[in-house]
Amino acid sequence: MVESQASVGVIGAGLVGALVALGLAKQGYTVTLYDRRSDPRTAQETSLRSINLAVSERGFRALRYVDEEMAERVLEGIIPMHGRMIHDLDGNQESQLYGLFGEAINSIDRKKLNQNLIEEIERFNATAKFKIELIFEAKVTSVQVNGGVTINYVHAGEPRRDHRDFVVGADGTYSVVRQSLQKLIRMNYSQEYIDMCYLEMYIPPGPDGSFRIDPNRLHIWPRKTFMLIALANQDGSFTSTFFGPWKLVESLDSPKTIEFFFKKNFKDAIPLIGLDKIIECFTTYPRGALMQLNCSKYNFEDKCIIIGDAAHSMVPFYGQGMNCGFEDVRILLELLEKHRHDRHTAFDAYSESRAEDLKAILKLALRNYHEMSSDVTSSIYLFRKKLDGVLGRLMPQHWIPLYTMVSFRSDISYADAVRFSQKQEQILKWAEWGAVGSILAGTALYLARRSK
Ligand SMILES: NC(=O)C1=CN([C@@H]2O[C@H](COP(=O)(O)OP(=O)(O)OC[C@H]3O[C@@H](n4cnc5c(N)ncnc54)[C@H](OP(=O)(O)O)[C@@H]3O)[C@@H](O)[C@H]2O)C=CC1
Ligand SMILES: Nc1ccccc1C(=O)C[C@H](N)C(=O)O
Repeated sequence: MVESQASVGVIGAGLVGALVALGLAKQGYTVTLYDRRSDPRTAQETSLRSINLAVSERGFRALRYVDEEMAERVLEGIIPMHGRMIHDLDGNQESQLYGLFGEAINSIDRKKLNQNLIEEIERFNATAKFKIELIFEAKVTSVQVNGGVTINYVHAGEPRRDHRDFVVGADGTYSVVRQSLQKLIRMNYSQEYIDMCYLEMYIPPGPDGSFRIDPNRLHIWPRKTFMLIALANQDGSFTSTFFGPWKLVESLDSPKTIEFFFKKNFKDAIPLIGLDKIIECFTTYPRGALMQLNCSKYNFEDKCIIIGDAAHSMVPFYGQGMNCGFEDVRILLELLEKHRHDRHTAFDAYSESRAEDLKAILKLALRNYHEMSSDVTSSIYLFRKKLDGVLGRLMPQHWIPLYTMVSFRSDISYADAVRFSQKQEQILKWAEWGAVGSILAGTALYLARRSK
């Protein structure tokens, strides 16, 4: 618990901002949460660009760290996905499991989870002495460090300023807090758009509200340079997302070309989505860009720190964006506790320890596109995965597949996961060469014997 009631402005009431606001308030800080959007519980907007989230162990652990019961409530209704379901060109489906021991990642709607977290803030406020102040429709324009921090924002058309002891920037990819921080510290910063665009499509439930494909799988139509995926929603529907290079999507500019493209590549998805809807989506829906952004360090003394997408935006292909953002929250809260709320020491320790992990997961996320869109159909990949799985089951203490470390083991950091997996990959390669060598030697011996 904080001894003196230090005040904090959390900028951004997305998933990460809402969770860190709750966590800090529970530690005894006086929290004000600002967001430029209107209250997600009452907002009417239905985004046509929201890729479904897959919550896994790192996300669970952070939610539980803030509050065990809250974690159960906010995650109610998540849909476990035990593996991928690969759809080939002929519409045949093949399941590939994620875990070795029945583990699953879990499909969840971002808007619903965000609403649930804001409701948890209200629940907290109902009994708390120091309530979390929520200010929606507040667009923060800058933060300035002085004795404390001044938060400049526009609310109901009026410029306003609040003073707080410190600020946590959880204001997403285009973070204003990060921009202000860049003027205060020597921040390394990189941002890169990848040549990939995404489009959201909707698979409605069956007539009786049933799922029309297996809800407990993440469906993938892998076509190498482009792919379609689908994740289940609670109401029997699926959110489906098409990923492909910009040029390809721009070339699909008439109903005829779209129909031809879908019939050739995603025959079995047409009856699920509906041809008219597919055409409507490609011709009228907004197209999303994908970029990755990394920076370090993340804090200025004890006054300002950035977390979540504000500090690291990654492409969605590992399903780790939210899990990693939630892990930021847990690590930050743990460090504050460990250093008895000496914020300067805790924030510096956070910046020091987090950079390597974030760099690792950004790279993994990018690499996973190739795995999802292409590798999953390669026999070499499938053979290695089998071998990886056999070793993981035989020696669970010593051999852990990379996917398991990233998605199901929050006690292994992202950077360590990469390090361990590189060693394991090397061993797998030796094993493969060993196997190839034995086959060649056996064949040579056989031929030599026959020719005698
Ligand atoms: N599935 C998807 O399509 C998306 C998924 N996510 C997931 O959520 C995870 C966590 O994201 P998180 O770090 O919480 O970031 P988010 O982008 O989800 O949340 C940031 C919040 O801050 C608001 N904001 C931005 N700038 C300002 C400002 N100047 N003043 C006040 N409010 C501001 C944003 O509004 P606004 O949104 O209007 O900018 C948004 O509500 C991501 O890693 C990703 O996995 C995030 C975004 C999209
Ligand atoms: N949620 C997502 C959204 C978009 C793209 C991928 C995902 C995933 O979760 C992928 C999963 N981790 C996989 O490796 O199959």
